Amino acid sequence: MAVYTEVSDEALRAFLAEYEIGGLLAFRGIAEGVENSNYALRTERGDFVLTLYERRVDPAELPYFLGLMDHLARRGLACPTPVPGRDGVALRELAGRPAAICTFLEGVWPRRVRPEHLAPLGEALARLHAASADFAGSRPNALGPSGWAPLLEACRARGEEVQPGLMAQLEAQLAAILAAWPRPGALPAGQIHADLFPDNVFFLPDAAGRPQVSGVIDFYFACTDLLAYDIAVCLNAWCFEPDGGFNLTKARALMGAYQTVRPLAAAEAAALPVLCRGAAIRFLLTRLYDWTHTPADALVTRKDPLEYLRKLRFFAQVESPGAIGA
Ligand SMILES: Nc1ncnc2c1ncn2[C@@H]1O[C@H](COP(=O)(O)OP(=O)(O)O)[C@@H](O)[C@H]1O
Ligand SMILES: N[C@@H](CCOP(=O)(O)O)C(=O)O
Repeated sequence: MAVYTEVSDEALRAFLAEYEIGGLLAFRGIAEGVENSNYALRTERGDFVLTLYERRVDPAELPYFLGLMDHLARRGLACPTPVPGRDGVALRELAGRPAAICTFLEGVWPRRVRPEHLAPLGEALARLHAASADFAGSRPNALGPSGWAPLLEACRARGEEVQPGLMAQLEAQLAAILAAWPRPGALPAGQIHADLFPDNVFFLPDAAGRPQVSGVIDFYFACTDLLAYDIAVCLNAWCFEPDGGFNLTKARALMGAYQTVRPLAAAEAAALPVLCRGAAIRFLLTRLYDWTHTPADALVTRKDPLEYLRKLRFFAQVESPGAIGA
């Protein structure tokens, strides 16, 4: 479920009169997603997505997110392009919420990740990094290393209910990760997606039936951080099998295709194991926070934090970058 704010037919028609995208033909709420309210719109000029930004998004950060999507789309990356109103402004207000319309992207995200998805993913990620190199905006990563200890504290009261001994394990893991984390300036940084999970990447088959990336969505965790950290997020989110095993073939396909566009510096490859541990604890902690702070009967589906404890343990015993495809 991700329609928190209902929009009436009349309010939507009045809102669309501020744009030059033709009259409304149809609209429906999009059930997928967790953060914001999304509607699919069909107008006389085509298909669009209307997003109403909900309380977890800081309105002051929306110009960064929309500006980054606009920048990337202008450089040829298949990502939602914010559509401005007649006055040139893309970020508006509807039903008491900040709201924006973006272009609709065709394709479907992979419910089951296959090895063939990883090379197109790696290339798209590297192109995202390359295309954002001259983006003027910046946004600190609120869910980066400095945010992990406070998150752990916020989970402490109820974390043990999820698994006895969990908090002590996390404290030890976090201390080791922070001690080994790259020093500021040691690795290339730039704009990163920071949440490039399978449900944020759409694919369509090419003429030979091979999957190609048709769209990258959901830039609402994007921030300015280490580029290789984005790869670490993908290794976590795309390269484990349902039985928990790490798939080195997938990792190599991801890394190989990434490097056809943006070769990794030696220091980035060397840092990848700790970056993967960091990415694992980041998603573990946000999932644990949501698990312990969301009522069990809430409409939002809570994601399993322990999936990321298993991934964290895997990356903690990796001895060389080669073991994870670098
Ligand atoms: N530009 C777009 N084109 C097509 N579908 C989109 C687009 N943006 C969002 N969606 C649809 O909306 C769903 C939720 O979007 P997402 O940005 O992931 O929401 P949330 O940030 O609330 O999790 C996606 O799974 C997709 O189905
Ligand atoms: N990818 C995160 C949750 C963020 O959800 P999204 O729908 O905004 O991508 C996770 O799996 O923990």
